[in-house]
Amino acid sequence: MPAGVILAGGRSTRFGEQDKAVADLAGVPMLRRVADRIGGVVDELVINCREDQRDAIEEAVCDYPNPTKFAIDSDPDQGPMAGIRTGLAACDDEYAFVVACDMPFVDSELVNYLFERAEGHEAAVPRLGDGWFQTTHAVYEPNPMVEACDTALGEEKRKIVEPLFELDYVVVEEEELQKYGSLESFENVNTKAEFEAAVQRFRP
Ligand SMILES: Nc1nc2c(ncn2[C@@H]2O[C@H](COP(=O)(O)OP(=O)(O)OP(=O)(O)O)[C@@H](O)[C@H]2O)c(=O)[nH]1
Ligand SMILES: [Mg+2]
Repeated sequence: MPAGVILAGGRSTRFGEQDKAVADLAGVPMLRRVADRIGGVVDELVINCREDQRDAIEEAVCDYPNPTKFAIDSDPDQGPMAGIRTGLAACDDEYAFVVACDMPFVDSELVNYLFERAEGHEAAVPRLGDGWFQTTHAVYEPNPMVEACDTALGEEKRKIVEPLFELDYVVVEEEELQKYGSLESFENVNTKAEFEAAVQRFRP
């Protein structure tokens, strides 16, 4: 089975003082919810974060059933693409599913489908009706994506789509995604209000 990479190296500025990665989402830290949702379809978990976040995140995943490793940003605050690069560089698997720590509704059926679609290519990236590529909810072949990120970062290009254009990537459109899982999978939690709304949805 492939790897899962959870991105958690952001500063959660829209969220407030606390790190949203470990915020208590109806009894479970948000990042742990993401880890639990993908646990059945990835066999190894890589967590990308800063050194100062490590202890709290480690506590959140200490009893996680699958192997877990940390990919710590050597140069923090370089944006999500740098986080993807650092996370993927720690993977030895053929493919990895990259997901943000603030996507607690991630749907493993969709993740599985993205793995299928990536087969024979270097990436499978969802695109929703709004036209945006869901690069932080996508499958990559680690080596080519790491190289493509290095190239983009070397050219001071920070947009997460930049490295994609260097790859043989498959676009998975919304209509197709809908057949295989729930589009809730792409919802991300940025503010306290969004977090509270998510808490209500997880409460029984
Ligand atoms: N390694 C790394 N990851 C990042 C960085 N910025 C954002 N991310 C991650 O990328 C994902 C999407 O980012 P955002 O939703 O903007 O999260 P954020 O930056 O923590 O929150 P805001 O400060 O409110 O923008 C999250 O999983 C973040 O943890 C960064 O500079 N480095
Ligand atoms: Mg941000």
